[in-house]
Amino acid sequence: MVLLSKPTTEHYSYVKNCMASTFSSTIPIVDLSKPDAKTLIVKACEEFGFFKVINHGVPMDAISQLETEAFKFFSMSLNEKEKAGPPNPFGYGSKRIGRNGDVGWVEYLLLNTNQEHNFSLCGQNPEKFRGLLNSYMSSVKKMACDILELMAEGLKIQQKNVFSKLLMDKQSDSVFRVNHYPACPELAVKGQNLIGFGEHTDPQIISLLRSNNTSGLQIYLRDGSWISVPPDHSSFFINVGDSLQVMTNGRFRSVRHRVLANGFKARLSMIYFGGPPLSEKIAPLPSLMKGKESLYNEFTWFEYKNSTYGSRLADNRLGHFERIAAS
Ligand SMILES: C=C1C[C@]23C[C@@]1(O)CC[C@H]2[C@@]12CC[C@H](O)[C@@](C)(C(=O)O1)[C@H]2[C@@H]3C(=O)O
Ligand SMILES: O=C(O)CCC(=O)C(=O)O
Ligand SMILES: [Fe+2]
Repeated sequence: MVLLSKPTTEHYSYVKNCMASTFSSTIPIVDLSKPDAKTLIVKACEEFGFFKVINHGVPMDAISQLETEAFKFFSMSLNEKEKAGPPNPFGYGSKRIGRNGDVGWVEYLLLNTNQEHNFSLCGQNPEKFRGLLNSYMSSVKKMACDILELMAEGLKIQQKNVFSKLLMDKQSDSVFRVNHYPACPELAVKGQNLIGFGEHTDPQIISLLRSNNTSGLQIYLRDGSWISVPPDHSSFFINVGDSLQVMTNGRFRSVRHRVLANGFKARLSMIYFGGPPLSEKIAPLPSLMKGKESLYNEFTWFEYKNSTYGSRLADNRLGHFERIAAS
């Protein structure tokens, strides 16, 4: 990454006293081909808002080819990469995340999943990259819908497509992101932890993440500790987003997560953020209320997104929409 390659890392954020442990046994693993998948998904979403998926059906060959093209894209000159346009909202970005002063040791591509991708991806074979991106996005969207249907079944909701129909909608506001975290050799020398992508929750319904075999992703547990997620290039990692937390009236929790830069190896991750149409009202599903009061004031995805994009990464964005309990 040209902009960051002469490492003056003093403008970045560091994690002090990073004591994250790697409990690979803690992270729930769901085998999508097994009949108990729906029960395990619900349990994982209640406990962590996060789980790993195996036997997902996305061919490894398509994944590897896309990863190769993505690495080629990020190895181009800054000038070439910037031809994809600035990331407001969709394009190439480096170091700056969002519009409110967050920075990270990362460069990325942000794409809208609902348009055929006509942005200028330069380099040797932009058509190939575009084709691979589009077919990968379709496969991952399908997996997201399958998982959301299993969730609905696991929650014993009659309407199986209550969540998935929001992603299937032609107006669904879903986003795709490819993050590249170059290795930061300075870190290996200093033994420090540099923030690649600062802590946050994802605002949408569900996020499906996959990365190469480089560590860095950490999730925040309810007991206040961070744990490192062991990388697994052939699996997907699923995050509950803020909107799903609201639709389940807090039964599922959106997971706080972050990425630390690696001193030795570059990390490449690809994330599909499944979001509803802008006009969709986000509110707890009546069948999940069971006589309880809603914890949130109703809002549209447009309203939440506007508020989100005016916030810093680490902010508790749902806080503005929480209902103050009547005493
Ligand atoms: C600092 C920001 C970047 C972000 C928009 C925001 O103002 C707060 C949420 C951020 C986030 C996190 C998840 C996704 O990566 C993302 C695309 C999203 O929908 O919300 C990013 C936003 C972004 O990078 O623009
Ligand atoms: O790059 C990663 O592994 C995670 C990044 C992330 O959380 C995000 O883009 O929202
Ligand atoms: Fe995220």
